[in-house]
Amino acid sequence: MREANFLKALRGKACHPHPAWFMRQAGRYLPEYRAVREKAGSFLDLCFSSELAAEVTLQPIRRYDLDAAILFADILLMPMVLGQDLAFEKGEGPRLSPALGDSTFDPAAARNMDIVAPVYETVKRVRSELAEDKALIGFAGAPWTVATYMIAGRGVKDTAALRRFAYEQPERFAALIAALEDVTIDYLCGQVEAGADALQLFESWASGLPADFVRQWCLAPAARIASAVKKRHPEVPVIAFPKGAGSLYLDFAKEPVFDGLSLGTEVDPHWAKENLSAKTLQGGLDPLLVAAGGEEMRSAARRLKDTFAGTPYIFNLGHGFVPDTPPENVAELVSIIRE
Ligand SMILES: Cc1c2[nH]c(c1CCC(=O)O)Cc1[nH]c(c(CCC(=O)O)c1C)Cc1[nH]c(c(CCC(=O)O)c1C)Cc1[nH]c(c(C)c1CCC(=O)O)C2
Repeated sequence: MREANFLKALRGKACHPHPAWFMRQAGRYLPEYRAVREKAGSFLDLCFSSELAAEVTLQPIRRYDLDAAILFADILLMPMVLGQDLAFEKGEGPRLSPALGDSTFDPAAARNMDIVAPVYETVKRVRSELAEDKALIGFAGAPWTVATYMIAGRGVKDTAALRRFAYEQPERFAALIAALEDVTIDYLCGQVEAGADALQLFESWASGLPADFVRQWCLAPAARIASAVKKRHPEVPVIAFPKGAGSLYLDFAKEPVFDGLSLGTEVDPHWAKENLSAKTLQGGLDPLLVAAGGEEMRSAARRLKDTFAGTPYIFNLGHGFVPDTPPENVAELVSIIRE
């Protein structure tokens, strides 16, 4: 069995060239994704159709020969498991109802894990079609990030109202985070049992928070989830992505249960290399450089490669591709990574 370079890097081995995958590698910038998405109907229909979700998971691997596929699903499936209705309205982003912030909705009352059974089927299908030297990444949202959507009932521009909810209703907030931890542990174990080779926890909203809040409500829940999953599956590597955590990345780097740390666009790669090298590092390239393309993209990608040369770095972005990214820019980026 040939182990994927992506997994070797997560176990601490420097690879040349750096293994690469991209956040939102399956998505609207790809014409073949848009075609399948149209056939599926809604975005959620696509997430719950194992056959079509497996197809879009594999599309970027076929087109760019990347080192890892990421399961096609969404972090907002966990609120559905906890009993909220989810809808994506065109151009408006996600809507979750009832929103916790303005209802008495109890997230511990009506749990239904059966909703995500099709996702495990997607994992099985993808793993059976993927070459053995390619890895399949499973994922979930970290509890705080998922909670932000559950409390507001939609995406927000900042977390002011959500922190206020946490401070004004601490018991409800703690119960929400605990309920999310519970279902996320089950969900990630289900993905591993179906064939996921590694896991990533997306904490997209670690920015703008007090340090103690990050330690208590971002780091600790993510670490408890990773430990519980590793208790059942000791071999599975886990990457944390505390986007916008700033100097608190240092705390994540000290947490033994994480194997990798994904860097947001704002993290200085040199600082990361000096200070976070206890972990395999991943990411950091501004996705807008790939939307723009040209010399700015080429030179930034080469600098990132050079900074992490000789370390177990995994090439990726600091956040997901934007929908109007030209696919040919992605092809050029991949050829630079492989130079
Ligand atoms: C916050 C968050 C979400 N979802 C996710 C996050 C964490 C990462 C981040 O910060 O971006 C994670 C996610 N969402 C999706 C994936 C699949 C794998 C991949 O990255 O290719 C992953 C890993 C598909 C998706 N999830 C979504 C799309 C676009 C859906 C479409 O086809 O219209 C995709 C491909 C929808 C989504 N999903 C979410 C929002 C706010 C939206 C709407 C915004 C938008 O339209 O871009 C929640």
